[in-house]
Amino acid sequence: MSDAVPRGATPEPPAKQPRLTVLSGPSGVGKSTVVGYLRKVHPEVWLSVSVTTRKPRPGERDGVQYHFVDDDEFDKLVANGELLEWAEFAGNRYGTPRQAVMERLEAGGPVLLEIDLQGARLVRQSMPEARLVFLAPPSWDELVRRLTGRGTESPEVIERRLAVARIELAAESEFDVTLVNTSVEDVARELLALMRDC
Ligand SMILES: Nc1ncnc2c1ncn2[C@@H]1O[C@H](COP(=O)(O)OP(=O)(O)OP(=O)(O)O)[C@@H](O)[C@H]1O
Ligand SMILES: Nc1nc2c(ncn2[C@@H]2O[C@H](COP(=O)(O)O)[C@@H](O)[C@H]2O)c(=O)[nH]1
Repeated sequence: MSDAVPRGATPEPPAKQPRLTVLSGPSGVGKSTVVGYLRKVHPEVWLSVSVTTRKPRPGERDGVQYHFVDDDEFDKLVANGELLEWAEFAGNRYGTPRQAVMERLEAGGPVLLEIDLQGARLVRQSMPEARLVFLAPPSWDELVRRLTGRGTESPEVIERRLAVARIELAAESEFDVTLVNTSVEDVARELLALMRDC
């Protein structure tokens, strides 16, 4: 059968590819805050829940912010190829469960990952069609204020995360888009528009 469009008929627009959007940026810039706000306003936004060896912070629940696992469990996930990507970040390991993401993409739904720079680079290699979004702070001082003000990390861990932040900020040009987190509402709106533009 011919695929030609009959004369006079309006051609169908090409089917849009389900898009994988990766949100990265230095620790404390506000990634979780932006994603949390976005999902409150748009509960249909699908976010991958990562696996981590980090201990839960007060208020964090297993299966909600993260799947919290021990080192042995994480080793098994890696060995069994169950992680789409994983990285060590400031002394803990974090990874994206492969199956849930692939099922969602195969079902035609957009996917959002909130992961670090190393993970973003791995996703770029394995899924070059992914859109990489960098969340930047309005200034270095504001980043330090936010990370310190969150009050969830010891001074040593804050120093460690800020050292990584300098490396992450230097990698901004590797990303497709930069959003500056001055206003949570504005950034959430811009991120949603990017996710829908696929
Ligand atoms: N636009 C903003 N203006 C002022 N404060 C903000 C803004 N966005 C986030 N914050 C605050 O900054 C702190 C860090 O935010 P958040 O925990 O979301 O960062 P993160 O990027 O997810 O960090 P991490 O990578 O360490 O998990 C929080 O206390 C949050 O309330
Ligand atoms: N490479 C990955 N990085 C991840 C993943 N999930 C979260 N993260 C990133 O880790 C740091 C620290 O997170 P925190 O919750 O301890 O503050 C931050 O940059 C997250 O985006 C993942 O699955 N893979």
